[in-house]
Amino acid sequence: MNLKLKVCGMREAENIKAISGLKPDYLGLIFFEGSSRHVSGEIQELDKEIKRTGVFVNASEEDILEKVQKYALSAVQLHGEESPKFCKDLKSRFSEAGKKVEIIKVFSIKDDFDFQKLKAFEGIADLYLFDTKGKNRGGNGIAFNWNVLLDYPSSTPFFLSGGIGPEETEAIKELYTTFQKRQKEHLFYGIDVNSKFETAPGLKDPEALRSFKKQLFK
Ligand SMILES: O=C(O)c1ccccc1N[C@@H]1O[C@H](COP(=O)(O)O)[C@@H](O)[C@H]1O
Repeated sequence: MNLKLKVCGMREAENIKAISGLKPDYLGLIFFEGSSRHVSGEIQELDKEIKRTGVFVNASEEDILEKVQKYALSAVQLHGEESPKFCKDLKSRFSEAGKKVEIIKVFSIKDDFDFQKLKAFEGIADLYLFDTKGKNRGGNGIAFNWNVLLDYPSSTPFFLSGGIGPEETEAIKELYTTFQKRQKEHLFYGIDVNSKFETAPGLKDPEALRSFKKQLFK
């Protein structure tokens, strides 16, 4: 399957080294202070192929720009109520600063989802990420009903996220096959994993991820 892998919520040097060895496409650093996976210190250099992704919740433009510079971010995941205007202005700021930074806009899903909400972000966000609405801003470890994606109406590719763990491989394959049958697999961009691969907040299990990657990714 032609899917990207994003491993989110990393912060410990040794663990980052082990997970980087698996060559995920994206590695997420959470800059939201309310998270048990919050990053504040230095993060070592990564393989240039791995896109460092900063996760923000309603942060200011200045804060995001500062983190993009300090942590050499290639992508930002906006996990709050950031408006289309905010995303557009941020995109302009990146371009003025000569930076190529992907904008991943998150939508949290509970039971159902009104895809009309995406319209205002089309052509602004590079990617969407669908997570489960829960008691925390993210990292709830609960999957939403993926059937809401079956008639995905947008032309912006998305990451599937929210409570994805080792047990979800068959269901992911099934969803991918459905997208393939509808010739829409290019829109199913990737899988984002976090708490279901942890041994403690911020610490991922390299062996579990190795096996997951082997089953699902090229
Ligand atoms: O993980 C967190 O603590 C977190 C806090 C604030 C915003 C986002 C956060 N994590 C993101 O949540 C999703 C789903 O995680 P899970 O698989 O349900 O644990 C993922 O995109 C993380 O980037």
